[in-house]
Amino acid sequence: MSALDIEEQFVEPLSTESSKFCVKNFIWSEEEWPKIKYNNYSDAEEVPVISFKGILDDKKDQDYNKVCKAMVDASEKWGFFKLVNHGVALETIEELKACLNKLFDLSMEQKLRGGRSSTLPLGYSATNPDYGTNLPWVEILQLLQSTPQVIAFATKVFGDQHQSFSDAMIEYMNALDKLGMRILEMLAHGLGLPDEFFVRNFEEKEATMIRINRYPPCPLPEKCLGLGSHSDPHTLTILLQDDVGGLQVLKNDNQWVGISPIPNSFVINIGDTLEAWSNGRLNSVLHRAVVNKEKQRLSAAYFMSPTSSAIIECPSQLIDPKNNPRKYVAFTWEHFRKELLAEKRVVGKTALLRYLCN
Ligand SMILES: O=C(O)CCC(=O)C(=O)O
Ligand SMILES: [Fe+2]
Repeated sequence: MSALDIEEQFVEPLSTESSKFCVKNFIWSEEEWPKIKYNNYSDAEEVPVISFKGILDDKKDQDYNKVCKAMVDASEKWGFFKLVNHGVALETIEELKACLNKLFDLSMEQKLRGGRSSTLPLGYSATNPDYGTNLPWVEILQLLQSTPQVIAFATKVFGDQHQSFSDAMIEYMNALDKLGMRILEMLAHGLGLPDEFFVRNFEEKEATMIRINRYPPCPLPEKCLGLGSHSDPHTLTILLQDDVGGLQVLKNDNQWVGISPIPNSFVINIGDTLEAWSNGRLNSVLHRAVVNKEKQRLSAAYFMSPTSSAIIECPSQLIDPKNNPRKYVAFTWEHFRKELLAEKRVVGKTALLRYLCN
């Protein structure tokens, strides 16, 4: 097929009755075209792998201290690490993946019953037609960590057959909340702060959101992107990915590096809010998702977010007025979230600039 024919191809998996797309509608501006393929991890200096093996029993001994320190080191250098032996049951993860694939395999008409509406502020969407240009090559489901919202969505799509989907989603989110709280406690410990320094701000579970991405195979992966370069504005992201590959991280030398998937692991990354909370010591790093011709890919990003009224302010222990002065003014998650919503699209890493001191 000629290049032109490919660009004219109809994109069925991402088209709806009201928005019909062909491949050329998804072509990004040239400077964004990914030069590294989805499965190229070859010259990657890999992001660190952290294991919770032997430390899940709440003994805060030498080993625990070491792992906390390693987590902080990885978050400073990469803003990313992989987590194995994480304690989330394999069954919980497999159930979730199965339910999600079943959902995305439904007809567009059925999925759109769970689309964003006045009674459902989040929900399903095919790409993001609001963006206009640089459309992401992805189907998305976004839901808050809220049992009523999960059930409302699932009922719209599956009717009275919603139970297995709702149960899998709620069980998964509860397990990830537990894991996320543990990670935040360990990061605080590794930074020399009281263990509860971050977690005491996470009482409002509904502030946290899950975003599931399914990227269909793409006939023109060299000019399209599943998700463009962005940093996550939330506090901490726990990403589940399948074995296909496509997540790439921007290293500090401005090179994109592919994150190889490893079985039964999570990818953890620092969000903008945690960067501000630690005065830039923990790093919220740019990343993107590239797509490929052959295989669809599933990922689920669990964005831990603090209670709306929580005040994000770096504690004085982490500030040195001479060598490491305060970088950000205090803000609430509620304020930041409103600003982000008004902006519609976060591109690059600019979200935090509004809170820079001076
Ligand atoms: O699919 C991926 O690997 C990345 C997803 C992501 O970065 C996001 O949803 O914010
Ligand atoms: Fe992200």
